[in-house]
Amino acid sequence: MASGTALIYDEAMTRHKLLWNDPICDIEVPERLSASYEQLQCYHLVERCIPVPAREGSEEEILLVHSSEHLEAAKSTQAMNEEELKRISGNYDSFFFHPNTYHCARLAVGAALQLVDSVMSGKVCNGMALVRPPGHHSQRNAANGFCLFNNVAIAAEYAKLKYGLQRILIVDWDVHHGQGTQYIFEEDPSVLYFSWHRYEHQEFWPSLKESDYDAVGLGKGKGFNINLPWNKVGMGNSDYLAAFFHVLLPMAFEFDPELVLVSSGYDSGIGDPEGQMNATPEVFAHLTHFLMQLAHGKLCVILEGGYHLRSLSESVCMTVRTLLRDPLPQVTGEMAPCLSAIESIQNVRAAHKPYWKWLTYEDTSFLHNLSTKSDLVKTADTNPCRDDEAKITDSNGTDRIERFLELHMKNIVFPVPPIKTATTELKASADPNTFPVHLHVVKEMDKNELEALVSDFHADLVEANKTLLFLGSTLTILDKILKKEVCSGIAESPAASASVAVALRHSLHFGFQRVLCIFVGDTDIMPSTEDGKILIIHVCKKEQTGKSSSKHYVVLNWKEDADGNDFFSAVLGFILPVAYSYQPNLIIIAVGANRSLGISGISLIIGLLQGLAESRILAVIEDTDINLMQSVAKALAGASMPHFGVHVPPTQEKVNQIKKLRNQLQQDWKMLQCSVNDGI
Ligand SMILES: CC(O)(O)CCCCCNCCCN
Ligand SMILES: [Zn+2]
Repeated sequence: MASGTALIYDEAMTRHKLLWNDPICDIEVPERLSASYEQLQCYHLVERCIPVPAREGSEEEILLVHSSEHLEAAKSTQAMNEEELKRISGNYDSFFFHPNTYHCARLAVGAALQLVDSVMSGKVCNGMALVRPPGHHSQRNAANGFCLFNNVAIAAEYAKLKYGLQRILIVDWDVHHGQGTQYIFEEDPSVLYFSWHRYEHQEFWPSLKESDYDAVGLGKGKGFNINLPWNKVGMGNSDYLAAFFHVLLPMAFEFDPELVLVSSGYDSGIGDPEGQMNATPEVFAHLTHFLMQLAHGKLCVILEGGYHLRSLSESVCMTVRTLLRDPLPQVTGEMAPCLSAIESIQNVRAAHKPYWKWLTYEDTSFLHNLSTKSDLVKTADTNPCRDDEAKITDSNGTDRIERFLELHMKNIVFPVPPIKTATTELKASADPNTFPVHLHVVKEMDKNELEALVSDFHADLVEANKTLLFLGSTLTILDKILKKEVCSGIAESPAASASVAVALRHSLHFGFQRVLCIFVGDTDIMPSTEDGKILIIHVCKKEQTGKSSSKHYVVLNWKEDADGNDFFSAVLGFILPVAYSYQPNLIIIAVGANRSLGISGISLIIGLLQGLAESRILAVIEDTDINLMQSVAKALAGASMPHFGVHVPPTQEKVNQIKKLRNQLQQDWKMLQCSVNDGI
């Protein structure tokens, strides 16, 4: 399993610059690249990456996407004087040429291809390329929106050709619609393109009808183009996370890509003059983390936009830190998407319903059927999504943004230690090569220390001291996590329920305010959760007699489908949104007897929840299936997810159960909201 993160940066790409006065293009400055790189150095992140040199993309590689006319026109600009450069620039919407532009654009293409080669060859697991000029607006025959060659589109075509890939996901989180990329792949089912973008009912540039949610792709490509328009500014962290939980991730997991490319624009971040959004840098760590659970972690992040230098730089650093598998900082802000975001999410889900199995089973309907979309345009009020925060991003607020970000980044807690997983004597740990990840083996707590710990406030939970012994490994590991000596840990236990009960009480006694416990399998002990300090999600086979779900105790009846993993939609559409709404300080994943989930379902939960609680996860495993232990160890150690095997959609009755729970709990856990029809 490959490891390591590539970083591609070449100072030569700073030599493309605007030579005349143009208020539209003057934000695309060389300092975007140098400031980002300097911030990476400042956080000592450059030295932790594997440096990979840029190279010039060849003409042949550029012709994978662009016409020879476009290539020749671009090439001819190298010898032009300023007046000629200005004239040819006028042929395009929002583009400027400099004598170095052509060379820089070839380096940007080559950097993207170098990144693809580094990942596909296994030299690294993932990486980031800091490039300019950007690419996602450029089209077969035209430069557009600061873009000359479509770096990411060429990278996708290159990967298909050289590595025979058949499923590539492009995630475009830049705040502008990458119409160039859409045009290039709209009939191509081998490339799934997802873009969210400021739209304001077609008011915002490039103001295209085909940027709306109903542009789902053409011909064989239908269903493989996903547009999520933001019809208001001021979108924040919870809106972006909801878009991933309820739109992108279910489709991405069903698509099961072999490689993930990110058109990584940070103008969707707070303070950006173009985006006017409110999402803060740490949200990009979470978005990156989710994408690392796909394609065995093969992820290439390629820079697009981002025009507020400090916001851009901090977001770039958050991305690289996550690629390096550092634990994620807690995401800030109220976990509740705004109404406009939910409307857009609902509409894009409805538009894609005919093309995706997981959606076919979900209950989704258009907010307004297409004929009345014009009403939406009339009713569009231009107020930002959240008035209060939006003030931070008013135009003359640049210095206020600096101050805001200065303070915000100071308050961000970077978890220590970097992901380290502890375990006590696991049967299998004797054989290191069965545990492909480094496990930090800790010695058991000694008996009298244990007795002291247990007797003073767990006595009621522990019968005769026969149960005392197995408590040891759970409490030993938990203590290491609570004391931040390790990030996560695995404890074996012959009675998961009892271990979990003691671990929960111990954590609260230690002072944790919110502990999320996901219990898979049958259990009888369920500690009281009424004070909200514990949230239990109990995944079990059979109906729990007399236990109906409530805000802090959710019962999920799930018997996994025999021939495949149908648990995706429960994790992505339910467990993840509830967990992010709750914002736990500690997560306990317990696997009891007769677990009703496959190993991949359990690994998926761990992999996706690892962004929470600063990656503090305690796994308590009763089922000593060696494959389970191995998968849990890999997931906890941040190794990328195992292959999930065939993806089967859940049965209608399972979906109905999720829908019922979502309706019951979406007022409490607002990240569950994905449609306005349910009378929010
Ligand atoms: C890579 C990127 O998506 O960030 C480029 C954005 C270009 C914005 C052009 N604005 C033109 C406004 C015309 N009234
Ligand atoms: Zn942009």
